[in-house]
Amino acid sequence: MIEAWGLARTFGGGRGAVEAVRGVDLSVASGEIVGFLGPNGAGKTTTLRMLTTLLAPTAGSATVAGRDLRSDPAGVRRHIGYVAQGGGTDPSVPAGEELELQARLYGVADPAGRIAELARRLELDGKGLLERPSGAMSGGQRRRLDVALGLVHRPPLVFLDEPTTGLDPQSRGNLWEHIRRMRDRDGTTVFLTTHYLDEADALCDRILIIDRGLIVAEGSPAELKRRVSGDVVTLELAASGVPPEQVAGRARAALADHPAVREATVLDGSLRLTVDDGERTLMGLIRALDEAGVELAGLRMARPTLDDVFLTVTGRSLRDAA
Ligand SMILES: Nc1ncnc2c1ncn2[C@@H]1O[C@H](COP(=O)(O)OP(=O)(O)OP(=O)(O)O)[C@@H](O)[C@H]1O
Repeated sequence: MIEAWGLARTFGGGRGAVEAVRGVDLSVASGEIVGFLGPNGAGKTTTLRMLTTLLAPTAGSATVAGRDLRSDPAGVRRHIGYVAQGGGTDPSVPAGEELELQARLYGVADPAGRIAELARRLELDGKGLLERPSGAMSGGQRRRLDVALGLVHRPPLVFLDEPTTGLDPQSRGNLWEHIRRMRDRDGTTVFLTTHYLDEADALCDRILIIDRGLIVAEGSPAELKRRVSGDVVTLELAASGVPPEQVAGRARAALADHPAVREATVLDGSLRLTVDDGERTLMGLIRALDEAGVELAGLRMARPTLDDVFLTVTGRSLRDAA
């Protein structure tokens, strides 16, 4: 449904040039929900805007929904839906009118029938809701209206830019449900950007992680987490009057040669270890630290998360990188 080769975009020129996207190859199959995950400024929106023909690439090429991005942008536009960050509705215009306008714009046959169908599917059929201007709707209702607008012309592929940013947890869960149904019922392919790890984990069949304009990892959530094999142990170190980096350095030196430790990263005065069989190894690690005179203020052990994947691939936390 999407194939891209070396897609790149640089803004400006000379010394002030910003290489927002630096050569992205990607492939999205029909019926997949693919999440494009990365910290703020990683290049997610720029990639999305290129794939939806809103922004011309400075290099590379792509086919989107079977059409060539460069030679047939109008063809691409007819076959995709695009829901921008923050939506694109006029807050003073009734929701039903927005949908009608969109249906006319795309020459949809039986617009009234299509609008009723979408309103039912996206729970916009509550009493008087379609007569209400989007400015007077709740955040969740407004976002569902944005999605309905992107689906009016029955596109086989829909792009959602940060679909749940700003929504409360219940509305987020509800929107995830609608996105899944969209795929399950109509086979719609969904390409969405997010910087929420839980969203990517819960919703996406496959995840592409972008950092500084390059894709640094890809796979299903489970595959990505398997790349960080073992358990993640985070040791919070007691400061005891010594600079935290110094304590962390000492702790790292004490554990670096331990046979069960695969990787040790210092992060905000704590030491993060990837270890084999955490439960068995833990006592030995604590003993080694004790012998090195390192005091602990706390300790956590967890299965790897997508943030651990990001940290392993880039050496930074997804949250800190933002
Ligand atoms: N029109 C523009 N002119 C100059 N620089 C830009 C422009 N648009 C984006 N950038 C820069 O390109 C980089 C990538 O931005 P982009 O919006 O694609 O990131 P993002 O991953 O979508 O971030 P966010 O999660 O904050 O939306 C950033 O450094 C941004 O400042």
